[in-house]
Amino acid sequence: MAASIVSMEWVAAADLAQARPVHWWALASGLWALVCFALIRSGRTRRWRDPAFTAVQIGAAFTSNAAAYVIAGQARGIVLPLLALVMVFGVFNLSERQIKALLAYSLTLYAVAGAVIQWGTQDAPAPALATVYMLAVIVVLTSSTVLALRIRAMRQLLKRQKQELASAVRHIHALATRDELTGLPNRRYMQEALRVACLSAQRSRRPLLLAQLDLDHFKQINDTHGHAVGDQVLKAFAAAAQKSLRASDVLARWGGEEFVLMLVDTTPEQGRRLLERLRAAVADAALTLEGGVRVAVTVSIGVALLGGDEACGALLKRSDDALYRAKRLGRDRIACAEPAPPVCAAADAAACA
Ligand SMILES: Nc1nc2c(ncn2[C@@H]2O[C@H](COP(=O)(O)OP(=O)(O)OP(=O)(O)O)[C@@H](O)[C@H]2O)c(=O)[nH]1
Repeated sequence: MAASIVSMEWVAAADLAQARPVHWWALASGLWALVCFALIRSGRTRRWRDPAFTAVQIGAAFTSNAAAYVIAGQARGIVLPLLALVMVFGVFNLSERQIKALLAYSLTLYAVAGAVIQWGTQDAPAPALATVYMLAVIVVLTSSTVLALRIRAMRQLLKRQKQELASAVRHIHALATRDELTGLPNRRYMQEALRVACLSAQRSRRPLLLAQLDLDHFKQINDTHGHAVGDQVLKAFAAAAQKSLRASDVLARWGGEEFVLMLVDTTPEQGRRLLERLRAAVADAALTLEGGVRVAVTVSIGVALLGGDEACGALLKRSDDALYRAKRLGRDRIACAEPAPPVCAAADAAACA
């Protein structure tokens, strides 16, 4: 807009157009630009569907341009290159329908402007030149509209591809971190979550419990009812177990019929109560599967409390040892791991002295 005003004032100063209408036009166009600037910068338009009210601004720019075309006298040719720019500003915010509507509006506007010049002014160009001007207006407007539509379509395509890429990344992340059968976090996810949780628990000196859960005689379930029913049992167990957990607890499928449960900020007493509830719930309620098949399942659990300086791998090993003790003692029970040995006991005693 500033470029148009400077150009038009230059034209008036060079006596190529009448000064008075050019000054009024410059004042009106300048005021409109200031109003738009103030509205947008003040944040008043932030809640509008299009805070830059692009369609209105472009419509106004076409109107101002057509008025300049009428009053620019012998210099009216300078208006045409500026016309090419107007539509391009709308590429990012306008819909296809709005772009087409603006093309229709601007063509009508220039038809009216051409008629006003021809029949309402004294400096009308020769009919041949007027026709050339009109043709130039039509070419400039339609080609800038086609360009705007093309850029818009490319932008839409890029936006769609970006969304598809984001959804593919989410899907890949889910595949990499979730167990497909049960929907639980998988072993890879749990290993990382456990590493972070161990460091955090040791830094904050808050208790962290790790439990390993293994369905008892699962092979028999598979052998008796078939692998598909075995799968359903795993899914039903995962869903039932999750119901008795808090949001901060993480239950993961470790592999086969083995699960690992991480209980953050949980004392051994609290953990023991929770695990006992879970064990009893599994034992008491035979899992009802799709098709009404009822399968009785029990679970053995080994649980360990993280030691002050214990490594994650050592914690896993102790809970695993406890699980095998639970199995050896007759299954369907919880076994607690021996406390973590103090750091000095694991290292060279002489070096710790
Ligand atoms: N249906 C199904 N079975 C699985 C899956 N992963 C492992 N299994 C089966 O789980 C069974 C595990 O058998 P075992 O390791 O002998 O353990 P178990 O029969 O539960 O015996 P205990 O653990 O000693 O009580 C095997 O038959 C595996 O084929 C799975 O994703 N789906």
